Amino acid sequence: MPPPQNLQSAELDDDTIEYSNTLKYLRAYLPPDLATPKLAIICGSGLGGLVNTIEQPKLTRTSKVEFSYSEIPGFVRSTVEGHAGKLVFGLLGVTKVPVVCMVGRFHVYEGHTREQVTFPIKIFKLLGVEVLIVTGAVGSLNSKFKVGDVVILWDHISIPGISGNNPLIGPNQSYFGTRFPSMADAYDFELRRIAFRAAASLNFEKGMIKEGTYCWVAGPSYETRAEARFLNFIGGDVVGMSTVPEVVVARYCGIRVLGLSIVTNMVLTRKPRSADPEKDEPEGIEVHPSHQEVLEASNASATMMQSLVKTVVEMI
Ligand SMILES: O=P(O)(O)O[C@H]1O[C@H](CO)[C@@H](O)[C@H]1O
Ligand code: HPA
Repeated sequence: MPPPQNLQSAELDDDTIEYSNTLKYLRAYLPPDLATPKLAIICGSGLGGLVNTIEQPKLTRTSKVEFSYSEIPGFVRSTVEGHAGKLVFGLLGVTKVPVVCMVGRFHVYEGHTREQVTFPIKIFKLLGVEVLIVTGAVGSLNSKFKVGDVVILWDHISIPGISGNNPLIGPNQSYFGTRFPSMADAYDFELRRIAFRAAASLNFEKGMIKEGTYCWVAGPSYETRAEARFLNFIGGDVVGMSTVPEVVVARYCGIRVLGLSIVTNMVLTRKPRSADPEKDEPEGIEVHPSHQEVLEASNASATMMQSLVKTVVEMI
């Protein structure tokens, strides 16, 4: 069954009944002008400040627009530093676009299932969201990229997905989409073009906006050098532990996607120093990623990401 045109007023069927408690809960509090957001933003590690771009309307005594994940039926907890764990509704930009913002996301390495990680995306679809802007912190496999660059995603490689952990595995929920959705155009061309225009209008330093392919790994350990070489060899420019499951489910649901990643660290692809005394190799520069470094780098780019996202939304 194709998704109904107006999901807001559509009756939930057997495939979607598990989402009804969440919808009822949110709608019980949301003021009418915010109850059908057209755009959703997911804030990645250290990028929670994106929520500050959202304007919140005056509320009545019985309404609210900010929900902790722990209170929302069906949502799991966010356990990672730099992921506050709240869902915020508001208006964005001069045109006052109604948006919903996930301040912090879920990852499979936290022990959440693929369904739990992507549950919010289906809620977004049922609320009426048409465009998803997904942000995140990434390590760069591409030597032409540098820390602080923004990567406009044009494709992805889903390592868990192609090895049996695609988030769409399970009975098809035909209310949302087709059994075999195409991912050939996962990252919307028009939205990518808008992101470039937005960056130009903000006079961002030329060269700090890149295009690239995101490699999704499950984490939580960072890559070995051999893994990093492999990911680069197969076409990956950046690597991260999120984004892709959300994108796959959003595309499945017919939501257009813009993916923006911040390069927070360079990933070492060079082979380790040989311990063979006969080779007597010199010690190279060693870099070891840490979540602290990731958070510091994304915090340093947070203001720039906020203006970029805000300008993109105004241009859509
Ligand atoms: O992708 P986000 O959630 O921004 O965070 C990235 O940073 C964390 C690792 O430092 C991982 O969660 C990785 O995916
Ligand atoms: N690897 C995987 N995920 C990441 C990295 C990384 O180097 N940096 C930020 N998220």
